[in-house]
Amino acid sequence: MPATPAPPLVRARGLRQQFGAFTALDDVDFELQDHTIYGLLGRNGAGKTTLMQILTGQTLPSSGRIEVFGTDPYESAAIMQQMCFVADTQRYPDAVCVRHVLSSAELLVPRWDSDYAHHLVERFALPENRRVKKLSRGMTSALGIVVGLASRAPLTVFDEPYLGLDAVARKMFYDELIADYAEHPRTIVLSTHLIDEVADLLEHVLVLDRGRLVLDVDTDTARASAAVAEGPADDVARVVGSHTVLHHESLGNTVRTTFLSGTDGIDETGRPAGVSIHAVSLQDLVVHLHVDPTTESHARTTTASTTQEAPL
Ligand SMILES: Nc1ncnc2c1ncn2[C@@H]1O[C@H](COP(=O)(O)OP(=O)(O)OP(=O)(O)O)[C@@H](O)[C@H]1O
Repeated sequence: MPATPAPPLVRARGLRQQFGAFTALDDVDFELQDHTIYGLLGRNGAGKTTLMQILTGQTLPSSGRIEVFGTDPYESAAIMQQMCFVADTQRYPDAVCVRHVLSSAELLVPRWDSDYAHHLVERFALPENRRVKKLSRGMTSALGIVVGLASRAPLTVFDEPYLGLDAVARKMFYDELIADYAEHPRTIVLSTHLIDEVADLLEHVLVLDRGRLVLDVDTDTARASAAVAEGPADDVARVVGSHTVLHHESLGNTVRTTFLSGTDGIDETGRPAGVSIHAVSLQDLVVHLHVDPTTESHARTTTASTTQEAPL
């Protein structure tokens, strides 16, 4: 008998969020599995924070259904014990110092690792006795990262966790995240605009575009599903053939076309010598999947083909 697959940690069906007449999330279906790092990607206003607020039980969707650990997360104390949400807008009372945040977490967070928290505080050079409201923007983000990582919550959600963090501190975050995840696997959702910077961390990507989920696929498949062909226009057109074009640009005598190549890759037989084909970066793929309102019909075609031709 084949083993029954484990139920997903999160299952969402037909999620819709209306703000008056505005639709922030539109019929979103997705699942999150245990022990996976997800990237939640999309342009400003795509609906990422709205989705994370529903996922973490802070907001009820206008319609649709979401289950986290098999139950409705909305204002559920039991579910809160199993998750940690690090928001870019986290606020603390005026008198609270860094050390108060750590000591409260020690009391309140079930899997809190105090030694690890202090290790992170040292790495990020956070002054324990300084009031949180006096921390710099980057230090405030670092404190959120400390809380998010040391909580070791089975479902950890980071919403743009590194606003203001410099490149060295961001690298530290990525290194700590991957090392701690290897020792303590859990499900992590990371919303970010720095896609190429985190691409190697992500096992699966969810891309929202104007409230719709346009990509839900493992990262390797996403990367393999599209390619860039560069060279003389006629030759590139021959290579691209009937594949769906995501983006096309002219560079003097040559053109560069990003297209959905399908997971089987490109048949390179007879490829003109002047044409180079290379992999698309995750960031470029996400950028080109964006539905441009000024070219709505083309973009919708792209999105529709995305689900049919390639598992994008
Ligand atoms: N309470 C609200 N009332 C009205 N509109 C809202 C509300 N919350 C969010 N929106 C709108 O819903 C859309 C999605 O917002 P959301 O914050 O989820 O986007 P996002 O993908 O997180 O964006 P960013 O990357 O800029 O943080 C935006 O157009 C936003 O203005």
